Amino acid sequence: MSVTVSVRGLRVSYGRRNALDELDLDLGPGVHGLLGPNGAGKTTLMRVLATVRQPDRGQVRLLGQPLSDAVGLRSARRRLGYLPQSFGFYPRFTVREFVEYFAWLKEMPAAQIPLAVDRAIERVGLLDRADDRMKHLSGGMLRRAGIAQAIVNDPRVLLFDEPTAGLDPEQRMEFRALLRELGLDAVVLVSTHLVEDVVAACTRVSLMDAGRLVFDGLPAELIAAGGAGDSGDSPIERGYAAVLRDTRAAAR
Ligand SMILES: Nc1ncnc2c1ncn2[C@@H]1O[C@H](COP(=O)(O)OP(=O)(O)OP(=O)(O)O)[C@@H](O)[C@H]1O
Repeated sequence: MSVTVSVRGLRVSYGRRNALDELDLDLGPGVHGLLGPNGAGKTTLMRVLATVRQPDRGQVRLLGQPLSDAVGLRSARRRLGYLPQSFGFYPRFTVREFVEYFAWLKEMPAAQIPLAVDRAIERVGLLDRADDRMKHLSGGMLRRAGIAQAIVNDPRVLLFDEPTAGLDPEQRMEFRALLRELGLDAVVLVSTHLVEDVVAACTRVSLMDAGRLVFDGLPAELIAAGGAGDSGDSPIERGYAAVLRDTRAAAR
């Protein structure tokens, strides 16, 4: 695996609580699922990788450059795509203006922007709503507009924080197909509570608990960790439950 994102000894604290603690992670091209219970630290990790939050300790290298220096930071921001769990927008912007605005923030060459914006909007199935104002979109459509801004610059590293929340089943299937396509040459990290997303779209899966990485492997390996006696309605849910149970038992 060629490593494009490398995290070493990462710690992020809020007051006395460590949201991330001594976290190591390597990611290469492909779709990586990020699972974990509420409060595990998934969003915090995404925010660090998206350069929104500075670590309190540890190193992050993105596409070969450390985020701790100004040159690395600027180059990373141009080659990143980030869909936060919730995002702000000007309600009177149209979908096209919203996506254009992000293309501009990511310092894309002006001549490339119109085509790239239309392509991104088309890839999320919103072309027929491109001239609608953001305030007139449904929740699922807003999320799709959010996905369009994340992919507009053809990023090498894509970070999606719960992208499938609010999407209808058909849109979820289409989004998973888009994930698989994006993962052919980019690093795609997707946090989700929907374990079916992982089975359907991910080449690797990481599981976090209490700020630490407790599993990192193939979806089939997480499935194999579960047994008939574990709680869960699907093989991967049973694997998820088994890994958490074993980790917590070992920590006692
Ligand atoms: N701005 C903040 N101020 C204080 N504590 C925070 C803040 N953001 C996150 N935390 C804490 O950090 C820990 C990790 O939170 P984080 O949002 O990263 O978890 P998560 O895995 O994304 O959870 P969820 O599945 O609920 O989205 C939690 O204990 C949370 O309470």
